[in-house]
Amino acid sequence: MFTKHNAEFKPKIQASAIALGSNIGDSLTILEAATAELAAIPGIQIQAKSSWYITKAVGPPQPDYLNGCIILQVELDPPKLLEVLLTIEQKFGRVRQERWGPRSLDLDLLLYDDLIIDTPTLQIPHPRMQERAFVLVPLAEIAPDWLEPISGYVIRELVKKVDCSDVHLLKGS
Ligand SMILES: Nc1ncnc2c1ncn2[C@@H]1O[C@H](COP(=O)(O)OP(=O)(O)OP(=O)(O)O)[C@@H](O)[C@H]1O
Ligand SMILES: Nc1nc2c(c(=O)[nH]1)N=C(CO)CN2
Repeated sequence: MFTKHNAEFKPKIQASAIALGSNIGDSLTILEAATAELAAIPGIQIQAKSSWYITKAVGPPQPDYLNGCIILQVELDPPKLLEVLLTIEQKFGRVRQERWGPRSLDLDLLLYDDLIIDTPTLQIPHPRMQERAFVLVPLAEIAPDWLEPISGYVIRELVKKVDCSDVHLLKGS
């Protein structure tokens, strides 16, 4: 049997965009701590971090959210990265209740390089990112030229198509 002894496996490093949101508890502390948790995971580096934005909740009536986005350099494949995000959500007390209901931490995998993935448990690009000002405003701050591969538009073009009046910069963030 042929065995390769000298081949060092070097996983490819890819860029991935993540959306963060919180509207229960001390949201600023939760979002900063979740970002630090991600940065501490082997195979993940934070390349860019947006400001935080106070945003009116989309969905059932509930308190305003704090939202932001980060760009990661990852050596993990998309399912593994999603698993990491779900584990961190649980660590910060996320309890899944009603759809689009309030939560202490929501982490969405928005983009992974230029990949399109459509499986029952993972869709990339995130299927609702194009319509969400609370995602597009922070993402446009750090990745205006990233092409959303389904629409064929870059983020700075997508953000112009949505109403951003309910998204306000958290001063000092
Ligand atoms: N790109 C993605 N990012 C995060 N979760 C995803 C993605 N694609 C599919 N999922 C699935 O969605 C589930 C998360 O659903 P969740 O309860 O967070 O939805 P939501 O935040 O209420 O709504 P929305 O998806 O519209 O933000 C995960 O368990 C995961 O399997
Ligand atoms: N403004 C805002 N609204 C939301 C958000 C969010 O992060 N920000 N997340 C939701 C669940 O995915 C539902 N509604």
